[in-house]
Amino acid sequence: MEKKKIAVIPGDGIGKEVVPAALKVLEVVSQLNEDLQFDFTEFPWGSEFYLKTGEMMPKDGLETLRDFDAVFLGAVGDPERVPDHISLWGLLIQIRRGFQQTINLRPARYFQGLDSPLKNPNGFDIVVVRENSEGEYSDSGGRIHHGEDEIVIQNAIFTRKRTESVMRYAFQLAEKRRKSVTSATKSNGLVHSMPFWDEVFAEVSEDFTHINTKKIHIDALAAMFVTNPESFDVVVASNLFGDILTDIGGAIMGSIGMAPSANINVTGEYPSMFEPVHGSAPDIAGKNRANPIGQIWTAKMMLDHFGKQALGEEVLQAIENVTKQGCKTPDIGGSCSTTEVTDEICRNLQNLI
Ligand SMILES: NC(=O)C1=CN([C@@H]2O[C@H](COP(=O)(O)OP(=O)(O)OC[C@H]3O[C@@H](n4cnc5c(N)ncnc54)[C@H](O)[C@@H]3O)[C@@H](O)[C@H]2O)C=CC1
Ligand SMILES: CC(=O)C(=O)O
Ligand SMILES: [K+]
Ligand SMILES: [Mn+2]
Repeated sequence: MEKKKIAVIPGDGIGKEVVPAALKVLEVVSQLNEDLQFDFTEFPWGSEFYLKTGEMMPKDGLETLRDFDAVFLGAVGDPERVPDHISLWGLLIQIRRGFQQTINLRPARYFQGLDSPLKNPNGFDIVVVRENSEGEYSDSGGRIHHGEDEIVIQNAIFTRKRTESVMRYAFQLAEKRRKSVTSATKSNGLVHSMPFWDEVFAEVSEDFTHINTKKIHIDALAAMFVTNPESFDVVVASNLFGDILTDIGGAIMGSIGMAPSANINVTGEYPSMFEPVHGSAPDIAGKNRANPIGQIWTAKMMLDHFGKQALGEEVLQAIENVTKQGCKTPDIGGSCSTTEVTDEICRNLQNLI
């Protein structure tokens, strides 16, 4: 029997609703599979915690999390009460960086029963591999002077090591899929970082001559996610470009509430972290109307990470059965609540396994 120790951080807003939903699904998975058990430990970290203590998580937070097999997170952000750069950098980005979760995997695929806003969704199936530790998200820079003399510098940092690593990861993933990698670039506008990005992409692709490659400027690529998403398999992108593309990935599935993600520590030295793409959605928090599918699919990615791909497939099948049968939250055109959708997915899973 395997027991996985999971650190659970619901965080803020709808994180507190969709995380319990996904844990319910994982409970069903473990009830039906006695050889896989979970030991969940919940941490009340986030904006509420910040307002009480002045910190998003305790100083020794990373040490506490280090012994777990994975971190399962909802979302952070309470923009009315805590500035977003504090909430994000005080928790999420600290974990991503402290645990060297250098790769962020974000799939987007067509589901039966979803009203994609696309006229012709045509069964797209994309994985965006996002660099997750540097790039445009950097604290290098600063502000000096005031008033009309004020100067602001925000540097983007690209290291050869991390750039090469995210690209290799993308190519290796493409080998197991449809053997195509598209690189998101912008070497016509960003004259240092993106020509470098293109060079590394060309170098790495030489080790994978059996994989088809394309490089597309991010503006055109963003448009193509809308006009023909079925033309993409694996897409590799810098931190910011990947962030933007994957909200579009969510949108073409019908809602960002569908979209999952995995922050991977490639070496296994630290735990990886699993969280949906969406944020805390303050506009709908506390109303039992948040779509739990992004978080439940995120749990599926955690099962994959534990080597339980077959179980993960069952979870995905249960999700699709439920969307097909029409039990959906309002963001994807239904009238079911968070808890109703979750219970339906659990019921379906019980019949599948
Ligand atoms: N990784 C994280 O924890 C992230 C945190 N944030 C934070 O979340 C807060 C809100 O940010 P926003 O830019 O509004 O992004 P958001 O993703 O929270 O919400 C954008 C829109 O999508 C909707 N939405 C999001 N998730 C949904 C779900 N599961 N079901 C139904 N509808 C859903 C929201 O209602 C809203 O209209 C901010 O504090 C921001 O910094 C934003 C993005 C990622
Ligand atoms: C912060 C953010 O928007 C993301 O990780 O997707
Ligand atoms: K999130
Ligand atoms: Mn984002």
